[in-house]
Amino acid sequence: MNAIELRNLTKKYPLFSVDQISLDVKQGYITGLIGPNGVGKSTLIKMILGIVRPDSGSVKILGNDMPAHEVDIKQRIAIVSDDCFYYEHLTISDTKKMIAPFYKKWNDKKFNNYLEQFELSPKKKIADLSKGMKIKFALAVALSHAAELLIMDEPTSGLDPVFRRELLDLLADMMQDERNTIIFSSHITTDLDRIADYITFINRGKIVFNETKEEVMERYVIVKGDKQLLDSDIRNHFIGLRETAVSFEGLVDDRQEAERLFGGYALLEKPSLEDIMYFTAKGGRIHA
Ligand SMILES: Nc1ncnc2c1ncn2[C@@H]1O[C@H](COP(=O)(O)OP(=O)(O)OP(=O)(O)O)[C@@H](O)[C@H]1O
Repeated sequence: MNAIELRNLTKKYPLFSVDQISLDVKQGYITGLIGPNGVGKSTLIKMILGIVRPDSGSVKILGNDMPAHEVDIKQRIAIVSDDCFYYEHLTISDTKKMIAPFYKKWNDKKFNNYLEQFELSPKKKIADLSKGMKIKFALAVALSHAAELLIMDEPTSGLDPVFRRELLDLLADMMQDERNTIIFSSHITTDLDRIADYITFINRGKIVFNETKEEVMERYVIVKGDKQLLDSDIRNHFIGLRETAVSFEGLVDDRQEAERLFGGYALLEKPSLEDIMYFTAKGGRIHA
């Protein structure tokens, strides 16, 4: 079962487009959405949530079509982002009073416990919250209405390392219920290395891959060696290459092919998600 199904989702801005994206986000897992700056991650998330209207294509969330079933869907999902969707002049406490009645499964006791745990004063105005505090507040709201699908846009970027770890633990807790799903966009790929089951890589408005983290790690390989090994034929096998006067380092998306080409003559290493993102952005090739 898929928590989110996107079909041919397209949005054209004057200088950028998200182009015909089709994507299944598996229910019961954490999916990490990665990609360099400005490749369309937020646009994609905003289209999923109905904040940005797609030019064409369809969005299904928890089995229901958006935007036709938006009100029902919004009961069951939560968004965590530092893009604040609340009234800046209200306090946390007033904001809670305004939003809680909307949710059928709202749990006030849980909400107050999270405020305490996250050290958020109910008297603080939304406008006075730091980026990290906004994330914490959005997370307290998300966890207090029993959301089955948590959509997080760059949730860790404004957070200190201590709370980042705490957040990852909270997410792991939420995943104890196997119906729950999280989609999590981040530049901080080490966070995703730690908790994501699936990785969706988006580059220049297109999906590069959507696979389990294990599949990604098995397929891709970093090759390091002497520059003399490179000729134009060999270069074509690389998604991205970094060269010095004497050596090279590059990413190949077929480990067996790399072993056949370089076996014994170059060093083959397991890449990190950051390596995959870096070389893909550098190489600019779409490799499926
Ligand atoms: N309302 C808009 N009008 C015109 N262009 C837009 C609009 N919103 C976003 N864009 C453009 O779309 C592109 C993708 O932006 P988006 O915010 O989706 O990227 P992103 O992958 O989330 O980036 P980042 O990681 O830096 O947050 C950018 O070039 C941005 O300038």
